[in-house]
Amino acid sequence: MKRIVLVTGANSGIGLALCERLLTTDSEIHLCLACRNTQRAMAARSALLHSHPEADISLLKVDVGDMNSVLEAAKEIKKRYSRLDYIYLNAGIMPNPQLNLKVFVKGLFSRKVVRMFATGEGLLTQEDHVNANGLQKVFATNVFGHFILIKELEPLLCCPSMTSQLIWTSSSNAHKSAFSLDDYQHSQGIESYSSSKYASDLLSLALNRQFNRRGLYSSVTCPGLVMTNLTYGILPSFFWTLIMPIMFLIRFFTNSFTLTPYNGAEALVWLYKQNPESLDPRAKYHSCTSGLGNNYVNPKKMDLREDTAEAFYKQLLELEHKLRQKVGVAEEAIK
Ligand SMILES: NC(=O)C1=CN([C@@H]2O[C@H](COP(=O)(O)OP(=O)(O)OC[C@H]3O[C@@H](n4cnc5c(N)ncnc54)[C@H](OP(=O)(O)O)[C@@H]3O)[C@@H](O)[C@H]2O)C=CC1
Ligand SMILES: CC(C)=CCC[C@@H](C)[C@H]1CC[C@H]2C3=C(CC[C@]12C)[C@@]1(C)CCC(=O)C[C@@H]1CC3
Repeated sequence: MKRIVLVTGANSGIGLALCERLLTTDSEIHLCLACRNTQRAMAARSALLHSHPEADISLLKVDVGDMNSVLEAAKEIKKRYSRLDYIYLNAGIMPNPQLNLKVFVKGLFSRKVVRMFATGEGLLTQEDHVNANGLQKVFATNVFGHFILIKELEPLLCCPSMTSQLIWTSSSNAHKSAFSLDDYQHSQGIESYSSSKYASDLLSLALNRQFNRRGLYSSVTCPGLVMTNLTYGILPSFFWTLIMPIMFLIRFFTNSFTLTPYNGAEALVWLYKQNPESLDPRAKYHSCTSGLGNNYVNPKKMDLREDTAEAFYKQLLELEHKLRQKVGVAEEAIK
């Protein structure tokens, strides 16, 4: 039986490289590219078919930052499939990133220099906004839209006598210090990206507690530092090209400079091949590249508390309930 794999944010960067690698790993899959922009999704499909002419690839339009779009997309998925084997929750944004040069220069001369390069801790701030649903955009895209998608697709993910996997593209930039249960959307702070990634780690832990007994498993990955549209938003591509020799040098000190989307997808592909029951729900699976360019996966324990994960999950359920009522009222008004 063909495995059905849905990837959000599949049209570029790590998502696209993941699709390419999954098709090479397993020719017997149906790949569904879940993207917000149809033209970019069609271009990605063409590129994938160019290297894998026999591949079975479909497109699904979804803006994970927009609750109505997620609900519509989930309806469409339920029409198309009776089960889902994998969902890669990969789409993500880091809007208006600013690099704090002062912290960077100070970090260069501190004992924490390797950690700074590996996690970007304290180096980046973002400017977030409120979206049409009244949610913080980064939270809505990186966390909540995916949460709603999972909730909507529960019947396809929790099927008797089979297991399904949720695989999140989290980050080494997920810091506990950026997240607060009192402001889980991070409307007050300037590290919305870091907060959202920590939130996805918490959510994954809570999902395992909720759904493992029904055959649904969730894991988080970190792709390392990868050159994609997201990083080209931090510094322009010509600058990254200019400092590439330095980055290859840094690779000898930290294995997190994976640099290419192919390398960054290592942990995501590795998880595809694992028995989900053997995975550690508290581990983050890091894609790593050694100084000599060899790829491998390194699981690291996450700094998460079970009670925080449960409290956050409860808050998400409450927010879901509130928004569903709003959407319902709006639909009634249109009728
Ligand atoms: N690059 C890096 O160093 C790291 C990246 N990550 C994470 O990896 C993931 C992939 O990012 P990356 O490949 O780097 O960057 P890209 O910008 O190349 O990819 C992001 C993908 O997400 C899609 N996307 C963004 N917003 C939405 C939305 N509202 N609805 C649907 N799709 C959306 C983008 O679509 P579109 O083309 O239409 O914008 C794009 O396909 C992200 O979650 C990111 O946080 C984690 C650690 C490091
Ligand atoms: C010499 C050199 C490599 C300079 C670049 C300095 C910074 C721009 C980077 C150092 C560590 C990087 C990093 C990220 C972005 C760019 C840096 C801050 C991420 C935050 C990008 C998105 C992620 O999810 C994690 C990355 C961690 C490391």
